[in-house]
Formats: sequence, structure tokens, C-alpha cells
Amino acid sequence: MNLTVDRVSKTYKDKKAVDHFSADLQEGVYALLGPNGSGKSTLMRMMASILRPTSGRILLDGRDIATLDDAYRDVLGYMPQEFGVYKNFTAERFLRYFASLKGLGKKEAEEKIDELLTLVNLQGDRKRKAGRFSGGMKRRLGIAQALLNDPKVLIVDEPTAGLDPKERIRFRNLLSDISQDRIVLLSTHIVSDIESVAKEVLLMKEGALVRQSPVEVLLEEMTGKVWRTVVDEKEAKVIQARYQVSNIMRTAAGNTLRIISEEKPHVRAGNTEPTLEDVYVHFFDEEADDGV
Ligand SMILES: Nc1ncnc2c1ncn2[C@@H]1O[C@H](COP(=O)(O)OP(=O)(O)OP(=O)(O)O)[C@@H](O)[C@H]1O
Repeated sequence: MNLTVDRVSKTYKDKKAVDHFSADLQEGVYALLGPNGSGKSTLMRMMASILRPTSGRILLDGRDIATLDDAYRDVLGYMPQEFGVYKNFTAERFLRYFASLKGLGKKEAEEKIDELLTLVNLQGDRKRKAGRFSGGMKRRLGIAQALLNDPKVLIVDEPTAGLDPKERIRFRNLLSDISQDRIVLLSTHIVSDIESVAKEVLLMKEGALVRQSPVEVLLEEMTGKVWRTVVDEKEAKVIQARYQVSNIMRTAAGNTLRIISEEKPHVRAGNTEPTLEDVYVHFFDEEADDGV
């Protein structure tokens, strides 16, 4: 299976939110990583066929999703960023409602709902009102909703926003469990969410794709460019003005700096193992959000 984004652009009035974005996805988890406002939601809404591109095409196995229309929606699961639940619906009623919208028969729906509530670990809460759920539970219910039609393409926009660290881990595991035989695309600006689950990372900046690579390749490219040194406050300021600093840890011994640089940035600096956060800082020149 191939989902191809072919030079897709979207312009809102005078704002170019997505700019000639091209990518090719097969089965597995892909992470769309970029700062706020880089165009991730706009791109995903186009890939979910909710929004029409201003130009360019999106193809599933060579066929335009705009032409496939309902045939595409039959194989698509989508969880938008702003995911609302009907407050007074119980979890199971909410899923029954969406199952009927998606055209599932009654018996088929009950079986699927049962299976999905177990998968997202909400079986014990199925008769509780979704309005009382925590952020993490609502998002898990959202994923169950997106999986009702057993989609071949699953698009989830910022699935871990607002979740606590434990919920984020649970979510990550869930995504990797369901990624077999499906294309899963998730967006995030939280680096630690994707380091262990993503097959490839798509780095998005100002509407454009800057890189599509496996995590290992991105890390490999940074080898020898990430440095660690302990300096006093004055030296720290000088280094910060001259180099990209991905982290500063202030301790009694001084300031421990992680620096990204082609050259050795300080006499006492030594190379250290790169992380995806360093990659993020390198490409976006801003501090990574660790999501905590
Ligand atoms: N309906 C709209 N009308 C006008 N401009 C918009 C609209 N939707 C988004 N934009 C603008 O397009 C750009 C990309 O927005 P988008 O929401 O796609 O980015 P994002 O990467 O998903 O950001 P975030 O992580 O904050 O949601 C932003 O500058 C945003 O202000």
C-alpha cells in the first residue's frame, strides 16, 4: 500500500500553510514533526480528505483520494486535533453512534466496539459518561472511534497533546500495536513521543518537508556534531551566542551544555551520543518540547 503526497500546497487567503509538500508512505508508523504553526494539521486534514489542496494531489495506490471519495473514507481513520466527545454519551453509546455513521451493522458494531474498548483499555469504563473522562481517556476513545472501520490508513493529529507521561507511554504502545498492515501518520511537536515508535520521521518547517528519514539515519548524521561541556555562567553565555545549544543543566559544578556544532565548541568539550531532541534543535533552531 502506498499513500503518496504529491507536491501538495494549501493557501488560506494570503497565508501559505502547506508549500509543495511531497512524501511517500507505506505500512508502519510515520511521525510528522514540526513546530507550532508549521502546517501539520492543515496537511493532515488534506490527507483525511476534509480539506481540498489548493494544488497537488494525494494518491492511494496511485489513485487520487478526491476521485476515490467514499471508497477512500471507507479505508480511512482520522482523529482530529480538536477531538470532542458528546459529554452525556457513555463510551459505548458514543462508539455505537459512530459505528452507525460508518455503516456498520448492529452485530458487527457490538463485536468491534467490544474489541476496541479492550484494545484502548476502556472496557471497565464503557458505561461511564465520556464527559467525565480524563484527557488521556478521551484520546483513547478517539482512537477507538477512528479504528471502528478497521482503517488501512490512520491519521492522528497530536494524539498525545495534554496527556500525562504515563498516558503518553500507553498511547505510544497502542499506536505501535495497531500499526501492522496499516499506514499510521501521527503529528506531534513532542520529540520523545516518537523516538521509539516511528519508522520514519517527516520534518516539517514553514509548510514544507525538510526531511523524511528513519530515526536511526537522522541520529547517525548527527554523530560527531553533539558536544557536552561543563562551563561557568560567563562561558555559557558566550557559547550560547555562538552555537546551537540543545540543553543547559545548571548544577553546583557549573553549567552542563549540550552543543550542536560541526567544530569543537570549547576546549573541554567532548562528543556525546545524539538524541532526536538534538536533531530537532539542529533543524528547527529552537528548543525541543519534552512534553512534560
Ligand atoms: N482556517 C485558516 N485560515 C487562515 N489561516 C490558517 C487556517 N488554519 C491554519 N492557518 C494558518 O496556517 C498555518 C499552519 O497552521 P496549522 O494548524 O496547519 O499548523 P500546525 O503545525 O498544525 O500547528 P499546531 O501544532 O499549532 O496546530 C498557521 O500559520 C496558521 O495560523
